Amino acid sequence: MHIVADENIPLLNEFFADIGTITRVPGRTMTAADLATADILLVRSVTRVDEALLAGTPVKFVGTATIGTDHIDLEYLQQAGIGFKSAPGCNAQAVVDYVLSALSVLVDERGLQFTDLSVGIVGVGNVGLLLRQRLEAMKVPVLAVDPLRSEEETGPQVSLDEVLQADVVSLHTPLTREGEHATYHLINAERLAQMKPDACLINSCRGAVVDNTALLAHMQKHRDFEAILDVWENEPELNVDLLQRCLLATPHIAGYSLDGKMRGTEFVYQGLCEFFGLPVRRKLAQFLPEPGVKRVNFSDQAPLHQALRTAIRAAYEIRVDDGVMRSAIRRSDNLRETFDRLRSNYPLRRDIPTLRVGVPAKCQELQNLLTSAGFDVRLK
Ligand SMILES: NC(=O)c1ccc[n+]([C@@H]2O[C@H](COP(=O)([O-])OP(=O)(O)OC[C@H]3O[C@@H](n4cnc5c(N)ncnc54)[C@H](O)[C@@H]3O)[C@@H](O)[C@H]2O)c1
Ligand SMILES: O=C(O)[C@H](O)[C@H](O)COP(=O)(O)O
Repeated sequence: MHIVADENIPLLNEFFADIGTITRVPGRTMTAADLATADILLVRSVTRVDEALLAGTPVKFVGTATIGTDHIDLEYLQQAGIGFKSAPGCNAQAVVDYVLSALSVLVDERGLQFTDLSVGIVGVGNVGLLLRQRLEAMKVPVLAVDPLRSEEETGPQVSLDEVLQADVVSLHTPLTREGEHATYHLINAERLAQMKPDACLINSCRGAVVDNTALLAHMQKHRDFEAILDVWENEPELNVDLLQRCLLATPHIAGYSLDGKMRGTEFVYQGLCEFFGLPVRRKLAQFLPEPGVKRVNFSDQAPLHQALRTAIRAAYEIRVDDGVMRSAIRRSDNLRETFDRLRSNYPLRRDIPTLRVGVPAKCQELQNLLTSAGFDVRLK
């Protein structure tokens, strides 16, 4: 079989070499001509997969190694009888790590503890639910809404209006443009006006869930309002004025842990094997580096919440990604290229549960706190 794949999908050879011949192409600029002899198409989020790309090609199966599917015309695939697999939940842990690191910067900046802030979660699916579990285990008050899921699945819910009253509002919905609960511009000028004047909005789902023009206008008016953005309307373009107003800004890398990216490839491989009736011969564990890549050790003197912030930012330091992005954008004469280059050259990062933390055996409270944030705690 002939497999055409986005060149930024990791472990292509490891998972797919014995299934077919692999041709790697840049995902952003892929065209129907690239698929003239393709049986299988493997993409990430930057390729629009629709009739214009697929009609007249021999493609029988499409896999996207991502959580989001808004770049795929699912209705067309179904009508055309083309098999499909995405990677639900593959990088949920990485996005949660991103939000925890963002919150740790926010509490430092405001001289607070995690437990001083209430966090509103919009969308309680794989990411939102894991975030809720981590925050509640850390004793952070959570307000959540997800009109498409029951409270049995999500835990207690309140209305969106109530969620918008939280100190921090973190968005975890897909981007949808139709239906009663469409999320396109879910956060618009009216909803921003409902939020506290010194609230913080975190968007790590899809850029267009927030009206970026309205957000910039809101922040120009309310100087204490803060935003932490990983995703932008019209990526790979972005509004540089908005970036400059953000507390933290990153180039759509919240889900970019090594674990999350590789897991995305594995999920697609499993779906492809099922579709073509092939045996599943490869497992991610064969290719992932050993856990315990970093170690943080705490003495019994470490103040609890400071220790937690240190551990989170040892696992993932969002300020580094923010600094790299700001300086690259400042020097850039081509924003689109710069944005994509930051993403394809993204450095290795591991999920929090792969980080071993040494804690003195007598510090029960610290052990509990670090475990609640997802760390692999070892007593010493
Ligand atoms: N920045 C990144 O790197 C990154 C990484 C992973 C995922 N994402 C994005 O985050 C989104 C969420 O990921 P997930 O794994 O949790 O997806 P998911 O499908 O598991 O959960 C999304 C949840 O949002 C809910 N929802 C839909 N419309 C809503 C609305 N109007 N109001 C409130 N809730 C609504 C759904 O019912 C669902 O429970 C993905 O669709 C993807 O676009 C971004
Ligand atoms: O939907 C997802 O899984 C994420 O947004 C993913 O991290 C996007 O990464 P990309 O496919 O653009 O490399």
